[in-house]
Amino acid sequence: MNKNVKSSSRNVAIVGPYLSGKTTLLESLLFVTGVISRKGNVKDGNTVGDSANEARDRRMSVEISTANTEYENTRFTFIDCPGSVEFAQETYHGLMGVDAAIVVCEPIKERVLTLAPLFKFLDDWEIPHIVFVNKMDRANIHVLETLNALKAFSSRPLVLHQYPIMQGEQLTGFIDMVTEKAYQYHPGAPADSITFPENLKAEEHLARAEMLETLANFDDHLLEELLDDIEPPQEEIFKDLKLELGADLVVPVFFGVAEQDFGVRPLLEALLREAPEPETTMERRLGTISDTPVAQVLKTFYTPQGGKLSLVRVWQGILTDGIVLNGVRAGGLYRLMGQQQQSINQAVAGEIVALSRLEGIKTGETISTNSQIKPLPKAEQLEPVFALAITPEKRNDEVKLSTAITKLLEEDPALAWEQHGDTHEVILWGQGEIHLQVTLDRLRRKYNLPMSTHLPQVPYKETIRKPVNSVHGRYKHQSGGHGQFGDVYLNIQPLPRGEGFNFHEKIVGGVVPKQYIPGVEMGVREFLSHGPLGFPMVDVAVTLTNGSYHTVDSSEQAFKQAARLAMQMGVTQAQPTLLEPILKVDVNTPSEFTSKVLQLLTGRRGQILGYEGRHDWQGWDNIYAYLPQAEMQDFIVELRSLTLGVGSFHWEQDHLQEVPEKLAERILQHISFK
Ligand SMILES: Nc1nc2c(ncn2[C@@H]2O[C@H](COP(=O)(O)OP(=O)(O)OP(=O)(O)O)[C@@H](O)[C@H]2O)c(=O)[nH]1
Repeated sequence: MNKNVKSSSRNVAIVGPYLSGKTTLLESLLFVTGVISRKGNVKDGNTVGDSANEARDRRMSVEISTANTEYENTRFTFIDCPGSVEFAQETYHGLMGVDAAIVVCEPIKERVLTLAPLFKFLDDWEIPHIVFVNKMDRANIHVLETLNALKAFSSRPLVLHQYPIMQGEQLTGFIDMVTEKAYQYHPGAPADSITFPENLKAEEHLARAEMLETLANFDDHLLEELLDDIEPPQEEIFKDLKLELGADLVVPVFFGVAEQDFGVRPLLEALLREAPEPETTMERRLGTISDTPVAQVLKTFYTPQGGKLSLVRVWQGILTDGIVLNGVRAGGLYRLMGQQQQSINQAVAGEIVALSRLEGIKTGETISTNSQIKPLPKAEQLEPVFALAITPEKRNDEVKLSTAITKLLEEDPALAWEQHGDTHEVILWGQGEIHLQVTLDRLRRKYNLPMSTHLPQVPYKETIRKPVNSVHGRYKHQSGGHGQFGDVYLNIQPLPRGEGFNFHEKIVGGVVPKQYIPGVEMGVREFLSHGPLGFPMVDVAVTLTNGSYHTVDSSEQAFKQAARLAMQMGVTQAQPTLLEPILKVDVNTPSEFTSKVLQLLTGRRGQILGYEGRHDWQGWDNIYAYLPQAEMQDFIVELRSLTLGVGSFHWEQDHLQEVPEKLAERILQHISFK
């Protein structure tokens, strides 16, 4: 065993759908292990997790938070992850650093689908995980129904590790499926051993046989025993559970009531006994291990005082106070407990700790003392799907804004921003309405930057439908001194979509001298930047065919004016028309919602290009379509509400398309009205 590895530790992420009880479970785990003496609760806003103001206000997790505790001489580091899909990026980055995850869910059949994207992520990354069915104080479905509902969304087999003992809808105890011992829960105290409930014998027996058969699929020795009707020794079953969980081959299932601490001690026992040690994960991720310090950033925070903190998983070697990683000297080394920091001198491989002042180092990055080290894979970057245009409430704050946004983006890689080239708006992009509201709260609270928001303008363009030739533009100005004279004839022609703009000249005999031609092009370009409907013009070809000049009064400036005049006249005759940006979207949805999503798309003027079942995700479809950007604004909101929150989409700019006439009229009226 490597002496630099903290083997008596477990790093566990607490994940699961929105409001399933993750923060409450963390609070209970900390209480049961004695690290906190009084339990907080989410309603009162005094839990260790969700400590940021933005989380307390909304009674939901909006970023990951970390807590440490000890149980049976083993250090447990828990990462409480947000459940809302709008904060999924946080969860994905956090999951990169753990050895196992607890998937917290509710015993509600209709909500089980919301676990599907998480199960897919865990399965794709082969992260060992167990399921904790929480809120078993209001379980109105049978345990096997819950289990079957869960099975439909997991590509790994689920095995019952416990059989719950219920009194009506309330969990009162459990049978351990390995030892077949029964226990009764008591509020505020560990569970008591009780006699095996006779009425559950038959059900438990069947469920146990199923568990053993599942384990035997990965263990020939166990399979032989089962075939020969030999009762396998308990140590062998525990060993299989550990091996098969550690290799992400099976998913053990537990039950509990986090609010009453029911099921929390057995969960800890199981993590202690069966969750993989840090070394197991390190070997799986890195292959060979050396002493060179290597860590990966799971999260970046800026403290209220403005200091940068990077939460890292140490994968190899020892991190010490002041260590230089990727060329940057760390300021200090800490263990985190919610928002509290405890200073430490060193952290060994297998620990999750925070380093301060790692300037320039981003979430997901691999950091090391050796610059040649191969970067560890990092969680995929989610594309932003929802946008708001923002303006500082106080004019002078514009300069401060870009510094603050840069920091926010470091803390939250699921955000993006741009200053739009056409509309000049500052646009904040994120994963949904709540995500952006949380970001705006942070701007206001942390950076004292209150913002006003509006829906981003659609970057319409204009073009022409019809060619017009020999449009005459003459600029003649006499005001004392020497005058201004420019005189041009232009051909203005539409180009195919996507061709942009081109300018040619066919001047014969120097009727427009060479030195004035750039002025003509400049005049044309200036005019096109703001067409007659008020938007930039594209897909237009302009040719200078003829003109005349004056030896004294002509200048580049005068030819520019002449070209503008010609364009003004010509474009009005060329049937100017409005173009809108069209996106190519790829919508990802459970197949049961495909027809609804198709309707949603066509109802938003979408053009369906096709759809197909996903080969990498059974029961899910990809729908491909063209969607006008004007219809994308709250598309994600509607898509999520149609699909229990699990639908998502990728998009890219594809082409410009003429806006249907009636709609164009409405848009133009609206714009001139504004
Ligand atoms: N009845 C019941 N309610 C519970 C239980 N555990 C948590 N809750 C309640 O469920 C709600 C959500 O709990 P949280 O712990 O905030 O859930 P969460 O999963 O951390 O929420 P997000 O991280 O925002 O997704 C709160 O009102 C809790 O009091 C439980 O075992 N039984």
